[in-house]
Amino acid sequence: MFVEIKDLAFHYPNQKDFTLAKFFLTMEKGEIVSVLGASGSGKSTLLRIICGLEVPYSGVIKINNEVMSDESRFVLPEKRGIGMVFQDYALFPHMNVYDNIIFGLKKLPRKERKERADEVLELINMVDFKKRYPYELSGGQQQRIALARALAPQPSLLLLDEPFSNLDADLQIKIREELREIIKKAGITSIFVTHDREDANAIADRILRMEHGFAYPCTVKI
Ligand SMILES: Nc1ncnc2c1ncn2[C@@H]1O[C@H](COP(=O)(O)OP(=O)(O)OP(=O)(O)O)[C@@H](O)[C@H]1O
Repeated sequence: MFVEIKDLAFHYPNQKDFTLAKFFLTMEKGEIVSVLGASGSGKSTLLRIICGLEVPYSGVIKINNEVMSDESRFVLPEKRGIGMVFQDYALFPHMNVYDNIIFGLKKLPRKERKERADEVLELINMVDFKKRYPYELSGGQQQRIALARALAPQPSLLLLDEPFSNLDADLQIKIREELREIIKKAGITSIFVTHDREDANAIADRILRMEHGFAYPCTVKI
């Protein structure tokens, strides 16, 4: 298994109840899993734990057979090789598209940086937009650039936190299909959290339903 999350539990210090309890998830390489749950069910918390921004109370997280977190080991977020796409895209407003994309590629030599940026721009079909600033792009285009920026360093795992919440309904439908196509083409294992079952159905290979910190597998798409 490429991703193995076992018996994960977490609670915020100022909360009485556990936000996550006995969370299990295994994923094959290249699989897209959607975690579907109502507001407050713990979806964003789960992603924050997986990428190392929160320390779990207990449980094991392994990616590609490497322990990221267990009772004796905790790998720092920047060492986990995980890409994130947030609700608000979080593009740097003072940088053009190209600079936004190469931001995470500073360790590469200049030539390779440029090649990789061109490659991901090609993947999202936006080669002609590299000189534009985020304010010169539509919501859907910004969303694709955020995705390209997350994919550029070739993460082992991609986490997407409700990336459509700022898009209008028509655009949301179009982007859903595009997003699945881009992620599948890139072959990146991805976890996508959402409260919208249509989003989950359209994008994921498999859906987990999250309720009060517990996750239930759905055997069929819903
Ligand atoms: N920093 C924090 N400190 C304490 N409690 C928190 C903190 N962040 C979130 N919570 C609580 O943990 C629970 C889960 O929050 P989380 O943001 O993970 O839910 P979510 O499913 O992502 O919700 P949404 O869809 O609204 O973003 C909520 O009850 C929330 O109030």
